[in-house]
Amino acid sequence: MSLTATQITVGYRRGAPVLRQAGVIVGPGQVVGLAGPSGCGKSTLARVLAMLLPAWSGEVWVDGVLAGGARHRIPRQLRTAVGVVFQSPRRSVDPRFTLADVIAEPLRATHVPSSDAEARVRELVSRVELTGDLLARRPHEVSDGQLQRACLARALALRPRYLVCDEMTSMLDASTAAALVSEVRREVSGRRMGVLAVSHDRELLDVWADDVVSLGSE
Ligand SMILES: Nc1ncnc2c1ncn2[C@@H]1O[C@H](COP(=O)(O)OP(=O)(O)OP(=O)(O)O)[C@@H](O)[C@H]1O
Repeated sequence: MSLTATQITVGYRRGAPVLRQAGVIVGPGQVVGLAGPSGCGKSTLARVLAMLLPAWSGEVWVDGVLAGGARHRIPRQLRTAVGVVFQSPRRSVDPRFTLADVIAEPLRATHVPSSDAEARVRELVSRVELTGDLLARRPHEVSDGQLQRACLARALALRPRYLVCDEMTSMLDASTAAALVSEVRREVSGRRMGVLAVSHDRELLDVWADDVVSLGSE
């Protein structure tokens, strides 16, 4: 069982790959840090693992199932097995949504009955320590830290087996960062979620990750 990328070659312009034959393996209950110099392709590999960017060659496997092709062609069950949180919460949400809508979105998209979805949203909100009064607000009415808490709640809504955190805490103050890392840790120890944590903050990775893979030095 693992979230595995093998021999990934991918880029954004034909003939100019950003990654050549790159790979990473994240096991259940494991936090793997992905480090490396700016521009080496950490976010690119994270997007491939989250099945948001199809590789030119190489393979992504989720617990032994090959995820092939473009995202919309990958079965939903496989896609929802991997959650993702990005660096900028503002760029990852629809500005017209309330925070409650943001968190409930994956539940609605997968047709979870509304009473179950409401209960799940309440549970997630308390886990990421958002207060109820914030739920009716839209992204421009809350802080980056509050919005990132909602983005983490959204990413955890469907209980993903793996979570890709791409610089999840780098825009946040220390206490919000610690709260989010601690919630992710709870999911790791509680139900053995596996995590790929991309960060340029080596100190954070040394504390948080079981293993750190350095992309630039491969
Ligand atoms: N959407 C895109 N279109 C074109 N080029 C891109 C795109 N995203 C990233 N790149 C390029 O791909 C390379 C790798 O970028 P990537 O964001 O994966 O690196 P990174 O290691 O995460 O960097 P950082 O630590 O600075 O966030 C860079 O040269 C970048 O300019």
